[in-house]
Amino acid sequence: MLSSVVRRALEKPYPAQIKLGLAGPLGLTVNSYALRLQSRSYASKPKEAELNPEDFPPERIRNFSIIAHIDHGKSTLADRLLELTDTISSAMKNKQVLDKLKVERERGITVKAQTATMVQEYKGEKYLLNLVDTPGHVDFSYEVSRSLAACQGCLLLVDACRGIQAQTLANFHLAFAQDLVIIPVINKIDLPTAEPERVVKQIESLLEMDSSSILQISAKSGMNCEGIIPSIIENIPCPTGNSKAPLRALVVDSWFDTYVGVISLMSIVDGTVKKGSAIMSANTGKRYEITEVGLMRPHGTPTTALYAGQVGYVVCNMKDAHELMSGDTFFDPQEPVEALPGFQVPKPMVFAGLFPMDTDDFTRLQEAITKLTLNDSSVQVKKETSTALGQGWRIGFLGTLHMDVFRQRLEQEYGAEVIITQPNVLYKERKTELLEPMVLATIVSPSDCLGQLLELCNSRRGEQQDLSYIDDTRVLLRFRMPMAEVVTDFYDELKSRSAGYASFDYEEMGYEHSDLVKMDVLLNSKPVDALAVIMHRSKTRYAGRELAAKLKRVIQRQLFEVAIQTSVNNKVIARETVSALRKNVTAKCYGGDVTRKMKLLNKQKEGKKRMKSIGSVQLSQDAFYTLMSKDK
Ligand SMILES: Nc1nc2c(ncn2[C@@H]2O[C@H](COP(=O)(O)OP(=O)(O)OP(=O)(O)O)[C@@H](O)[C@H]2O)c(=O)[nH]1
Repeated sequence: MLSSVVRRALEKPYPAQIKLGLAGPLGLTVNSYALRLQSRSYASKPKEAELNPEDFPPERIRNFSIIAHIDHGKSTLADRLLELTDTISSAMKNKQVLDKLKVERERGITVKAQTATMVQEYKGEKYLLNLVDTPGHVDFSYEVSRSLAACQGCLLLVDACRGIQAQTLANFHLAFAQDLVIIPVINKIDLPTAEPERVVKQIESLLEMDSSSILQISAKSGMNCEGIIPSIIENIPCPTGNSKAPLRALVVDSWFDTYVGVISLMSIVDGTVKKGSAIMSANTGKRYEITEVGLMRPHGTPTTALYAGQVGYVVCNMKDAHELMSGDTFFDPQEPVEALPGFQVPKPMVFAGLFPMDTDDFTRLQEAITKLTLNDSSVQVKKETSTALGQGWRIGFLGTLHMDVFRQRLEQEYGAEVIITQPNVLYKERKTELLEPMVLATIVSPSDCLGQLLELCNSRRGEQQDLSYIDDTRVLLRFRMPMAEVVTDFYDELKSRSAGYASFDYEEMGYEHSDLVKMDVLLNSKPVDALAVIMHRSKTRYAGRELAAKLKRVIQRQLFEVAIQTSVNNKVIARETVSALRKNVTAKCYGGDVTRKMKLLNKQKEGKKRMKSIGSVQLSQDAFYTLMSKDK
């Protein structure tokens, strides 16, 4: 059966795996990362040996996903389903089994899609139910579409208090476009502020769905959750594959294990995969021998084979992570087939410079970034040198939350101290004109803050496309606006102007000519390239003053005067001065207390290590963070 090395890799409770992707230099040996397989420490139903995928022909398989706006309860419902089907023990109740990254648990958001296979008896027959948990935030919609490609249906979860939100609509359209059967589920009906009847009406009018198919549940208390699995079995079609046909397996996701190499999650569209048989990648033409296959229960559990319609993991002696990409098709080398359509590679939308706090840490940080990008294929990395900050990278992210999560993971999982510069978008140059990326922003909000939101969108150079009422208290807005206006602090502003109630989503809408200029920042007449920003001409006066004032607040006084200037086309817009300070940390240590003097000097030296010299001016890491954030 299972080799001891493979068994160790699949049973090791924490952490030995790295999820892999396309970006970044690959083929590395990686040894510290926690992902889905860490959940193998959870107790599962002690009858695994009895589970034989051969017993589940396509008609007794359901592949489904849960989609929703952020925080509407997907992960909680996923856990409840795992419990209802005895896939995990009730001791794990409310432990958010499928949210496994530290950042996910801390922030209470799902960043990576996770998968679990459950078995449930219904009307005397056993069904194999494959659940894919998906992230809800706009920055991670790439993970949502990937997950949906392995499904025939989904549960669309809507919070009974908040109703339909911007990502409910975005995710609904993703599922609809992929022809999936959508089961609407209203969650959190246990809350005193729940208004399920209002949400039923929204679902009817906005999504044009029949109210008789709507389930009303509390994923937290478990109320009415027992009706979900029968509804999945009754309403979601089974996959249509044929186990006897030539193999066609779609790679849905993949991750790296130090012991066994690449592990891929595959949706077996047709045919069968078995230990010992050969498979070939349509993308690289390379051939491999399968050493193990199995199901995620939710930990990796080996099986004898995987058959058409099933979703499971495959280990095949692939040692170089470069060789696999999500969306690739695997087939039997004896029976070549046409590749499946695959997925679109996600395009980074937001770019920022990333530099080590201490230049000696460059190599260590390079390694950390490589490992992290293996786990996140949507990050784009290019080397960049800044005269102010030294050697570093320009990193492309799907959005600012994605950027924040990346930085947090670098710090938490690799102990890296970094400086990330102000995020910006990718401008294009055509002849002498600059073009900027545009988006179509969708906002759902209570109608009493409509005025405030219209003002916000107009101040961000937005152009109104649509304004309609979802019901008597909620409004839907659509604005075309520059992406650059969205990536800064638009989301925070939206939340604060709507007391947290407005939700927001956006999609790309091409490029447009714009009157853009570069605003430089000078410290004692030296330009700080890392702080220079491209912006619309109409914004420079205010932004120049604000940035100079902010810099004045964060630059600690030095032994000489520091002049801060912001300028456009060599014309100064704003100037601030930080006056000089003569600092002697040991001045108060009269007499011969050498140890105390040394202690203070060492403390000062330690503090200096955390400072970045820009010309003769020193900036602390906090100063950079403060510059990036608003209102500090
Ligand atoms: N009262 C109540 N709270 C719930 C219910 N379902 C989920 N919650 C709570 O709502 C919050 C968000 O739940 P999650 O399951 O993390 O939501 P999610 O949709 O997975 O969030 P993302 O993965 O970040 O998109 C948590 O605090 C849950 O405890 C419910 O039925 N009733």
